[in-house]
Amino acid sequence: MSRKASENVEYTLRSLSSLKGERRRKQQEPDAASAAGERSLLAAAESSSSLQSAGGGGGVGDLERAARQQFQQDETPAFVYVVAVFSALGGFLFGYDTGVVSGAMLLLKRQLSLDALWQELLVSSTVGAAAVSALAGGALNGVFGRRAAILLASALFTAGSAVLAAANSKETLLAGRLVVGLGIGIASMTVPVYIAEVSPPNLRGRLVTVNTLFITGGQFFASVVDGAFSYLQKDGWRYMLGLAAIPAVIQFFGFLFLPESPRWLIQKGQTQKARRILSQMRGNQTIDEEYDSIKNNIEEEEKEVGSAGPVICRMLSYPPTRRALIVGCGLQMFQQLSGINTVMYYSATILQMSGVEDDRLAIWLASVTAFTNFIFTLVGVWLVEKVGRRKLTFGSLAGTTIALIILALGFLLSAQVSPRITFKPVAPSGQNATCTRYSYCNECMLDPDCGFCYKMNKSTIIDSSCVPVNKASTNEAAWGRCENETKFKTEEVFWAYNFCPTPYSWTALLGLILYLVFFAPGMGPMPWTVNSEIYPLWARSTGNACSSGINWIFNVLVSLTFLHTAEYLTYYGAFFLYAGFAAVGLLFVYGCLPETKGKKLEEIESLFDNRLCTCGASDSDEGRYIEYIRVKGSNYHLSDNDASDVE
Ligand SMILES: O[C@H]1[C@H](O)[C@@H](O)[C@H](O)[C@@H](O)[C@H]1O
Repeated sequence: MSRKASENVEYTLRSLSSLKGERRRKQQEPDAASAAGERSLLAAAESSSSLQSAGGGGGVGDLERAARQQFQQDETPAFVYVVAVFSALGGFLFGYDTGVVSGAMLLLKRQLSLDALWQELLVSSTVGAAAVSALAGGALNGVFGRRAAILLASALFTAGSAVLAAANSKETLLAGRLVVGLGIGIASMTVPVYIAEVSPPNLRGRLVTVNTLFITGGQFFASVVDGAFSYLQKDGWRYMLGLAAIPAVIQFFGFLFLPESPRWLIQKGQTQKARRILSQMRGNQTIDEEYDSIKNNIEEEEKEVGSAGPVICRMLSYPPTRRALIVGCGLQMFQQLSGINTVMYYSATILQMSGVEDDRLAIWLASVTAFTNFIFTLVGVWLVEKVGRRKLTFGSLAGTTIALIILALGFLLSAQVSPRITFKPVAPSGQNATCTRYSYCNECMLDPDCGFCYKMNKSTIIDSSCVPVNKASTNEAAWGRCENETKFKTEEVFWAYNFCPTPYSWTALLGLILYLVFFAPGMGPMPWTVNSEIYPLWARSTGNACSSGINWIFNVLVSLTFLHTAEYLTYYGAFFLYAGFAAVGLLFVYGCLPETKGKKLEEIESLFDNRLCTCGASDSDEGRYIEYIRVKGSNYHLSDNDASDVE
């Protein structure tokens, strides 16, 4: 018998004996409903075992199937879903606040006459603050608990949004953006941990992935709000930035009534409270096994790793957690190095390149991009418990790499057939004349101060010039034929800012669509999901703080360097570079990411017992589902030896 088969038998026998043990115990405290539930399970198990002996061979499978079927019938109480959705509002706010700023900035820069430095500050300050608070959130989570951290994050979101909506100066705006950023950082590291800790193992991946679904939902909603309020030239930005207060207040009040993570409570010795919450979360399933395994695990961990010194030092000196940390941080780093935020940010330009000329339409089409990201994250929610984290991440990153190559090729082809500049207008006196010196559209496009003005004769570009862009609106030139929309019509000219019209633009559009289709189900959510699972309890908040911090740090790095990278390497060079990063990430995922699907959080540590990057070898462990069988019946028993925190 192969090792795997013998392991399955062992699991099955263990489960059967524990079922019988449960029955004996329950018989002493008669409960008609629960006894009926157990009997049906045992009957199913026993009848399938007799079937098995009659049929001979392969019977372990039948027994397992019967038990698994029963397990799947055990209902997860709606409460777990409510808790997950309220927590994921943190994800929604993360997505909304990072997404809404691009639209708000278009209006803000005009109303407050912001220079490039201030625009940059208002966008990046939030992400920078998120990096800092994500790193600090580990200690906060460890000491005060997940619930307190989520409450703090929603309070910060509310306060920050109120400040932004009422701001009258750029300094106040900066303060508001910093406060919101602090909230995002804390929420981004706490929510996945909290959801993972309250979820049953068979639903954990799905529920944590819902948080990323809410992130992309927030980004989509932000793009719609941006589109809608862009018509309100004066003060539209106040609504855009202030609206986030509504979900933030809902989350804050919701969490006043929602419970702390039972795992954190057990770690802090509040065992009675933890049992009560755990039983609330598990409904008709018995919690004894889960409770004991969490408790034993904490005790073992303390023996093995000790509790002296800062957690990060203990994590680094204990090989399994060190390996988990490398995997967790690596995944977050590769997520950002694959360029998701640049691709999303430049989606409007990519769409314009592909022939969408109207500017408003481009804004709305950018919401189509955000919507695609959202819908395909939903595919991830569906796939995560079916194919598992490892295959999903690998497949997604492989597709993302190919899509990036196509995107880069699109830009490359467009650059190669870049239209010549055939008309060089004389700049009015006192106006910048740098733009008029360029000879090809491609050079003109890479200079942020210039745009391309041209006419069309059937499908040929004629009378093309490179002229300075209007500082207040990139939709038009500072002077000349492309100065305003009326002139566009009378002079029959077109204006291209940030892109060059070419027959190959569809390649970039194809790359963009493929990118989102592949990235969103796997590389978008899995780094968050996997990080919420791979650390033992004592290292969980610190591990997630580090990996989320890495995510935000690389987010800032990639967005801040994109324009410079594009200037030195051109657009296609930048996308080829991201494709290169994604390819390295692919090797990393293949070699180092173990499968955590269906495992109890307490079992996952053992996946990192072996040398790093040998995990690809032990791929899936389907048979181990049987480990989680619960017998229907009564649930919460005050255990005699738990006297720690009777309230
Ligand atoms: O997982 C999320 C998500 O996929 C978002 O679309 C992206 O903007 C974030 O940076 C990322 O962390």
